[in-house]
Amino acid sequence: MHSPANVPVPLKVLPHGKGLPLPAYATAGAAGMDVVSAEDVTIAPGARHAVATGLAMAIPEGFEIQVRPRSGLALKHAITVPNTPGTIDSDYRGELKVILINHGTEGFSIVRGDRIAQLVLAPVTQATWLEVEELDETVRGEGGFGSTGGVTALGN
Ligand SMILES: O=c1ccn([C@H]2C[C@H](O)[C@@H](COP(=O)(O)OP(=O)(O)OP(=O)(O)O)O2)c(=O)[nH]1
Ligand SMILES: [Mg+2]
Repeated sequence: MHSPANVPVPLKVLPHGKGLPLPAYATAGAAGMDVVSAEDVTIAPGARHAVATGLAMAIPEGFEIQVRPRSGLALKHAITVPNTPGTIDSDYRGELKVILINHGTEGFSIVRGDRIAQLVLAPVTQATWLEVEELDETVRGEGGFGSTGGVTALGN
């Protein structure tokens, strides 16, 4: 069941690599679509690589796609997305690439068709700037960067 705010949004995509599946939700409630590699590549320890996906798309205006790591790859192989969440703009028509970095101590081999990351479609609201003479007062004020205390629960 989809709530009115959760109607699937169609994404236009060019035909891509033969035999490669489109990014897909692994389960009914998945937030991200698993995206597969279009290439065979080994990422050396400490190295990073922009992995080809073969995907070129047109995201509707008012949305973006976020490229996020898969937690299993992060936990088991120390493979993550250094620019997470990667931003795919609605006006981008090039090939979506997944930047991966290997924080592990062994080379990590990817085979064409392996699920390397996940794509989350998200709404985007653009901002405009309004210059003012002063800002409204708040309890926080200019406090930040730990100003509310350390790791102990509030009220302790
Ligand atoms: O993980 C990513 C991140 C970006 N892109 C593509 C789509 C995105 O629309 C474009 C630009 O991304 P971004 O704005 O993050 O990169 P930039 O370094 O600011 O480049 P640009 O000057 O092209 O905006 O690159 C990817 O394919 N994968
Ligand atoms: Mg940019």
